[in-house]
Amino acid sequence: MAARLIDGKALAQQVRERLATESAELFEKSGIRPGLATILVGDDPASHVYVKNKQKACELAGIYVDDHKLPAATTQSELLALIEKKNADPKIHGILVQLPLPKHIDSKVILEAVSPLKDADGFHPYNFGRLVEGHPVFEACTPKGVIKMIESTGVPIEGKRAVVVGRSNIVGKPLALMLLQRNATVTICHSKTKDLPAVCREAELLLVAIGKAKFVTADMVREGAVVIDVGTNKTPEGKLCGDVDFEPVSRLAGWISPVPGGVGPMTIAMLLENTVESAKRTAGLT
Ligand SMILES: Nc1nc2c(c(=O)[nH]1)N[C@@H](CN(C=O)c1ccc(C(=O)N[C@@H](CCC(=O)O)C(=O)O)cc1)CN2
Ligand SMILES: [Mg+2]
Repeated sequence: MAARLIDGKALAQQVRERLATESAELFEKSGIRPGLATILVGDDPASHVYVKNKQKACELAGIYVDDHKLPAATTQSELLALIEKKNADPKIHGILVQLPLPKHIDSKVILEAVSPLKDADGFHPYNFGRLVEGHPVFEACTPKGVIKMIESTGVPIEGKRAVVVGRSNIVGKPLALMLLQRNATVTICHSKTKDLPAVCREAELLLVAIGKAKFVTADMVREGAVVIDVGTNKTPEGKLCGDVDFEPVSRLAGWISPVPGGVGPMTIAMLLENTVESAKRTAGLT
């Protein structure tokens, strides 16, 4: 039987509608409107599209946007000075520094300069550490969205064999920790994993964030598995495609997320959710 589709776009829309209601209620109760500072350095066309989409989503959800577009030649000190200003600005509850940054800027230094109390992307080592110890505050948006997508299927995470393919700091590692926190038995695979297809075939939950087009083929998937595809690759023809070979895998899996229309829209919805939650904490409402 063909897999059921996990429609990230529709799920993200539901989240955004809920957040619009929550921001309106927050404003009514406390006079606080959630605020997100967006910082984009340079001319990367994809980054401009992502930031524009995030800003539009914020506006529809009643989140104030403080937009900063800086030239590619911006120095690290100039960027740090802007972040310091936003850290101190009471109208701002979340700070987004769009990645990638230009090569002359050290992303690690920049992400650590964002106040952990305004870290809407969940990239600060403090927030990563909170996740490691099992008491997360801000959680990274992409893995947080993946968890909501699994939950939307109704398949319980507890007790499941979960395999995460990819070990990046912003997706694979935090996702593995979020699954562990929900009592899955978690394996992380990477480029040095021996017999990776065999490990993937054990997965009841298969979460793929390796950054290689159509890397996961049908022979790597257990029948009935929940398969979530975090990849955003371009085919030689310039078409967007995920890390999973969608058609053949969808004939075998129980649930599958598409690209586009899967994890991407949920990443944006989770950024909004983190910003609204941060504003609520400021208002003493959580
Ligand atoms: N500061 C951050 N930088 C980056 C992040 C991030 O979470 N925080 N993630 C990616 C880019 N990204 C968000 O910034 C992102 C990428 C893709 C999508 C998305 O919705 N994609 C659509 C397809 C869009 C298309 O047609 O090209 C989809 O999957 O349906 C949202 C957000 C790196 N940088
Ligand atoms: Mg992302």
